[in-house]
Amino acid sequence: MLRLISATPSPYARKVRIALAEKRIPFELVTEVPWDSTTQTPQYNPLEKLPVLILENGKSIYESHYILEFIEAKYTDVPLLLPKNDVDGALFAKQVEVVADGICDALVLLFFENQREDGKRSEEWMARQRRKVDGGLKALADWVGDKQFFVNDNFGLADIAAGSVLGYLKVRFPGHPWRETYPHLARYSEDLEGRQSFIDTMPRPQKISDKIV
Ligand SMILES: N[C@@H](CCC(=O)N[C@@H](CS(=O)(=O)O)C(=O)NCC(=O)O)C(=O)O
Repeated sequence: MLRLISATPSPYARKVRIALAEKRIPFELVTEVPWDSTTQTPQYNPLEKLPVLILENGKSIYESHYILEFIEAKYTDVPLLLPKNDVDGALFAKQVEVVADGICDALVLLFFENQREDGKRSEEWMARQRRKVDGGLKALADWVGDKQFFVNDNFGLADIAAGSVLGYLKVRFPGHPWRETYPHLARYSEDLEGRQSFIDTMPRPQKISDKIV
């Protein structure tokens, strides 16, 4: 059986968990803290990051966007890039994933910069990351408008990526005003959180034991 190394708050791992659930692919969930010395990630990923998808033959697949590409190519029953002949739609969905993942990257950098001791946090660095988050959210809001899904009125890759980062914001940055700023995006996110694959993968904080920064 497939095994997925995941972490409870991870928006990247949530993308993969949602895709596997939507495609009804059975897998074993292995939950851990990638920031602690106990992590398994170095055994499977030279970049020492999760998510990691471990195949039945022991091969490991990593980087969430690549894992989703792998799953989409190998498990074609429930396509997440719809409709199959819409190249521009598929490319746009991947662009939405680029922006969603980029917002996640900036949020992770912000989260750990905030963990630095007083006097050691760089305000310039945090302002730079906040700009990326805000610029990315504006792009997502502009693109989704008042639609239910990003591409062709079908749930797919773009919604998995955008839904995951919006869910991560709620858990890690509950004070961020994105829902007031973008009410359509807030409604879009609430609608997605009603899907069973989202309900079953709600992010939760994790306790990090090791000193990271
Ligand atoms: N680009 C990667 C990012 C994955 C990532 O940063 N994962 C974090 C965990 S989480 O932020 O998603 O919770 C990690 O393993 N970090 C450990 C490390 O960077 O050493 C992806 O899309 O999979």
